[in-house]
Amino acid sequence: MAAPALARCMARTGVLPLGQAWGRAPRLPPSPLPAQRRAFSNNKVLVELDESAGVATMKFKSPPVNSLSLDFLTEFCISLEKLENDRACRGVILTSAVPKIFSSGLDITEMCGKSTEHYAEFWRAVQEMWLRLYSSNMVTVAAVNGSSPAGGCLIALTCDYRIMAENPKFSIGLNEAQLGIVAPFWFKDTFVNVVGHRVAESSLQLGSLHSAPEAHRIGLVDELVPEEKLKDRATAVMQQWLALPDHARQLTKTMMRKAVLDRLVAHREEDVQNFISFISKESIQKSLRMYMEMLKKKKS
Ligand SMILES: CCCCC/C=C\C/C=C\CCC/C=C/C(=O)SCCNC(=O)CCNC(=O)[C@H](O)C(C)(C)COP(=O)(O)OP(=O)(O)OC[C@H]1O[C@@H](n2cnc3c(N)ncnc32)[C@H](O)[C@@H]1OP(=O)(O)O
Repeated sequence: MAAPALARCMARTGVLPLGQAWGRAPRLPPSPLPAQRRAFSNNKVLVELDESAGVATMKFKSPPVNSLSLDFLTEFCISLEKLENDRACRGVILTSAVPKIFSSGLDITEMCGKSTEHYAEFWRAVQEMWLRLYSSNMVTVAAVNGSSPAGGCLIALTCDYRIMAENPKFSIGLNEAQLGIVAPFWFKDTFVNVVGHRVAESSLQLGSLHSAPEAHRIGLVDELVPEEKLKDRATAVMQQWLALPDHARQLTKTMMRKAVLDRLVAHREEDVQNFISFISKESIQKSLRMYMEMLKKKKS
C-alpha cells in the first residue's frame, strides 16, 4: 500500500493494517540460509538487512534534519513491520544517513496551522511509531550519530540500547518545554524508565538538551564512542544481545515495558483528543510559530 493510502488507513483505524504492534508471538531464529544481504528503501528510510547476522540497519534519510513528518512516520512503521515479520531479522540498528543529525524530532510544520483531522492523523502516526518500536520483539539499538532533540530522543529512548557519537556538538533530550509544549505521558514514562524519576523530572521541566558526555553521565545514553567507531560498536553490541535465546529476552522485555505500553493502548483515543485540544490553542500555535522563526533567524 502506498504511504498516503496507508496514512489514511492509519487515521481511520488508528493502527497500521499490517497486524498488531504489541502482544505478538515470539520470533523464531532464522533458518540457516547462505549469507545474504538485502536492501529496501522508500523515500525517507533506507533498510539494509544482513541475513547471515540476522541484523538490519534502518537509516533515516530525510534531509535536512530527519524531522518526523507524517510521511516519515508512515514509512518508518512500514519498514519496521516488514522487519518484524521477516524471520531472517532478529535485531535492528537505527541510525541516520544525514550528517550531524539523528532526528530533529516531530515535524513542527505538521503541528502548525493544520486541521483537527490532520492533527488526529499525525498524532496517531506518532503513537503508532512508538507502540511498534517499544513493543518490538527484535533487539533495537540506537546508533545516535547526531543531534537528537524531542521526538528524535524519544526514538533513541524507545530502543533497548543507545550508543552515541562523542561529538561535543551533538545534543539529545526531551526539550519540549523550550518550545512551550508538554511531552505527553508516554514520552515521560519512556524517559523515566531509562534515566529514573529525579533526572527525568528536572530534565523535562527545564526542557534540557544534554551534550553527549552529559547524556552519558545521566544514563540517557549507555555508551559514547568516537564517531568513526559507532557502526562497529553498534554491531558488536547487537551480537552480544543476540547471543541470548530470543524467547527469554523477548519475554523479559515485555515484562519490563508492558505497563507503559498498556497505558497508552488503553487511553489512545483520549490521548489523541488531548493532543488536538492542546495543539489547537492559539497560545501554543503562537509559541510554535515563534520557535520556527527563531530557527530560521539563527541561520541568517
Ligand atoms: C497536561 C496537559 C498535557 C497535554 C499534552 C498533550 C499532548 C502533547 C502535545 C504536544 C506534544 C508534542 C511533542 C513534540 C515533540 C517534538 O519532537 S517537537 C520538535 C522539537 N524539535 C526541536 O526542537 C528541534 C529544532 N531544530 C533544531 O534545533 C535544529 O534544526 C537542529 C536539529 C539542531 C539542526 O540544526 P541545523 O543543522 O543548524 O539546521 P537548521 O536549524 O538550519 O534547520 C534546517 C531546516 O530544518 C527546519 N527544521 C528543523 N527542525 C525542524 C522540526 N523539528 N520540524 C520542522 N522543521 C524543522 C529548520 O526550520 C530549517 O528550515 P529552513 O531551511 O529554514 O526552511
